[in-house]
Amino acid sequence: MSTAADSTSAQAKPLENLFSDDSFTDDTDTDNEPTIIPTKRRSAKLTEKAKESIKTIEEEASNKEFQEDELLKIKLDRPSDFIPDSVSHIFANSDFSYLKLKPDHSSRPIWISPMDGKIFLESFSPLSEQAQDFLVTIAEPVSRPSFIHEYKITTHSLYAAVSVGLETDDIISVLNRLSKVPIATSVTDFIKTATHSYGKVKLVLKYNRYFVESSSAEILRMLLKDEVIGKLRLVSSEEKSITEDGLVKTEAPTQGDLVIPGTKKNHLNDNSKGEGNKDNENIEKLDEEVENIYADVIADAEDENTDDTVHSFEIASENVETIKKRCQEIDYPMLEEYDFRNDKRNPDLEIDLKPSTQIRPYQEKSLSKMFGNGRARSGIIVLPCGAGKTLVGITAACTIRKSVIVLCTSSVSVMQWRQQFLQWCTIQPENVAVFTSENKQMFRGDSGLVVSTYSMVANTRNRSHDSQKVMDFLTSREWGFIILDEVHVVPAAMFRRVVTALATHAKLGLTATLVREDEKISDLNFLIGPKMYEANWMELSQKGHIAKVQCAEVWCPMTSEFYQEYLRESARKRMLLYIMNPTKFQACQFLIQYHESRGDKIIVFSDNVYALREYALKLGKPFIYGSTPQQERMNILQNFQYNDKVSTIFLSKVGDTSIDLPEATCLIQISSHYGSRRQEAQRLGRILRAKRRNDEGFNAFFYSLVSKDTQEMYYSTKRQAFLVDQGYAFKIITHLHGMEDLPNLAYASAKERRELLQEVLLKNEEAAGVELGEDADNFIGHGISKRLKSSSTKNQASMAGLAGGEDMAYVEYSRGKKNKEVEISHHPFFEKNYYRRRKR
Ligand SMILES: Nc1ncnc2c1ncn2[C@@H]1O[C@H](COP(=O)(O)OP(=O)(O)OP(=O)(O)O)[C@@H](O)[C@H]1O
Repeated sequence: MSTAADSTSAQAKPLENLFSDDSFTDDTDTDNEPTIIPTKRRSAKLTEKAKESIKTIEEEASNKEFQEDELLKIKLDRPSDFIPDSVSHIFANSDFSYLKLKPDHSSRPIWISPMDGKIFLESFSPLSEQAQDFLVTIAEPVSRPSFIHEYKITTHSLYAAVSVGLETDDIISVLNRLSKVPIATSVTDFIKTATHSYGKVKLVLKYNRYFVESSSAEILRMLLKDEVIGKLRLVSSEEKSITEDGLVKTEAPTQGDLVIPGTKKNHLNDNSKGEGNKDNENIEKLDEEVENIYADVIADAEDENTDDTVHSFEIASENVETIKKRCQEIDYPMLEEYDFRNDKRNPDLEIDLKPSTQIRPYQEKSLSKMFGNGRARSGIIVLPCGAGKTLVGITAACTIRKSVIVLCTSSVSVMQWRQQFLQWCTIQPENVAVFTSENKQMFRGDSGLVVSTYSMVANTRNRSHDSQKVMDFLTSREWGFIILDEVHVVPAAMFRRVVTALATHAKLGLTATLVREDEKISDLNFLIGPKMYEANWMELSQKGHIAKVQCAEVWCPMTSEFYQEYLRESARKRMLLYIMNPTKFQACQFLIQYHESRGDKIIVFSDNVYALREYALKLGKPFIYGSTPQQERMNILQNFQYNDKVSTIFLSKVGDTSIDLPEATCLIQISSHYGSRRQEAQRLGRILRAKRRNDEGFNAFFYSLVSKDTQEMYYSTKRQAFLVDQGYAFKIITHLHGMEDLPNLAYASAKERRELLQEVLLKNEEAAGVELGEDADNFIGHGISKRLKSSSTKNQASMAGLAGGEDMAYVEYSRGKKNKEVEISHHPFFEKNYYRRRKR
């Protein structure tokens, strides 16, 4: 067994002996692109009819104002005195030379494309940290590698910005200060249009009464003129601050003396600047003048807000749903804010963070977005895997201090959440209840915590007596706060059922990968609330909160026998052939041996259960898949953690999420779920929490073994897209040096390879399927009851699945009846996201 010192020195120059320089190529190398079959070129001699139809399609495309990807599509308006120069024709519409660089442009870090609202940020600028804080609030991060980050202003991102308190003018003014050139009018127009009605109206519960609130009295007057809303307003003679038009005028909410537990500072909006003394020193050294470029504008905006007043009118609690629906119909969707400090009806929960619990700066930052005005805003927080989403949820619960319910995707997560609550905060075990198929508990006091799964709460059929009793307990009371874990995988219909069944005031969605292959992630905006914060993976890794990882794709050539069959067989059999490719097996054997000798702990992932068993049995390693009994799973995991002799385990997709193994330092992926970017990121997450992450020179390793010249290469590239956008560079390894010399190398002889091939060919197509287990993918694609019944069945692959979309299938957004009376034309954003979905 190698000692810790050995392994550290071995890691100083990672894998130096293993791969020669030429075997590592950057993934941006075009040679590494998967083979793309060229589409037919448009014939030079088109018929008139064909030309006509192409023209129509092109015209239609250019007229579409709000495209699927929400890119800004606004007419470019060059100044009338714009004089093209000698190279203008080369750039055509992309000649933006009319936007003159500001004299101090070099100290300003961003440039915004007038064409499509893309923002490019110099991440090496001293202002970059502050600029990033601002940009993640108003734009979607597209890609954040080392030097230049790309963001995109979309209608959704602006909706999120407004909901955390930014005003249209603040957004434009801060962008202008950060930008190297004046902001083009196309961009400012877009921002104005998009923020015209979002977030302007809030539904606030305070002193046990519901208020419709807005900073603009004009908007409230307009709402009161509406035939539905006007009639439902409650007029109270007790109100002292009632104005002439019957609106209540009060001071705008502020953070006041609200303190988020676990933070060093009491000031919520003082976004902590880096962790540890070293970072703080660096920040302090920042050139004051440059700092002011940002601080001036932000401070002004905040000061204005503090002096502001808000207007409101009261509505009865039984009319809340009707008014919310009506506001949605007239394009003024209501944001929900919970004034928990003024909620005297719901009893307080005795919960606080333990004095030893200290939250990290990015956790604090995300929570400051949620509680920025002293109330709890509903929305989503996005943090990398292993960055501590659980503690963010727990701290939010400790801030609100009302009854809380947590929903997760599996019963393993339920137990982890319960354990983490008890670990980090002072809640008494008798106030914590779990509701799963095995445990049906309720707390006894007036307030408490319940942890359950989405399926337990959303299930409407075949409830046992006990389960119904707990459900009645859950639905009969008011909850201050609901935490929704892994929000990106739960179908909209299920959210709807959960949200309708439980009366909750504030909703917090947590996720690491706000991506879905079906691009329906934006639905969450309407179901939970906007994205409030998204952390930068690379930044967290540089600061040691998550491990640094070397990612590599290992190309394993197919043996000639396997490739011959591959070309002949059906799609499903092909899959089995590329997974069982003997060269892939050898690469896996070699990497395991190499990393074991360095003192690493290795997890090998395979979605395919047949391959999982074959590989593990042949290599004599323990394995866990859906059918492994709970006791055996625990034994294997404990041995992996504490036994030096168990350095490698094989996991099926049951290990993709919810497995907290900080000992693991190396991952090898031999088969995966087609092109799922989410799965790739979540698997990587298993090693991001590596205990040894802060050891000097430490690197974790993530290998994807891919059979060369097969479909697997295409999926592999697709899977990596999310991580590449987060700044991870995938190296391509074409040859593992020394593999052929490995003693006991499996399938070294042609005879052994032929025997394996025969065995694979004799397997029926079912063996190519991926496993169904208690995990998020299956949670989505298949019925709840089916999932609960079967923890290990084989899945039929579909074409959607082949594209990586199957695990992300989303149930229809709304099946409610269309309101025929309301025939209003809507803002394109709402038309697309709300009305068109409803019509479908
Ligand atoms: N502020 C903190 N101080 C100390 N440890 C922390 C802190 N925040 C998180 N951790 C630790 O980091 C690890 C990862 O946390 P957690 O399981 O919540 O991550 P996650 O973001 O939910 O990951 P995943 O998406 O993979 O489930 C845990 O071991 C947790 O105890």
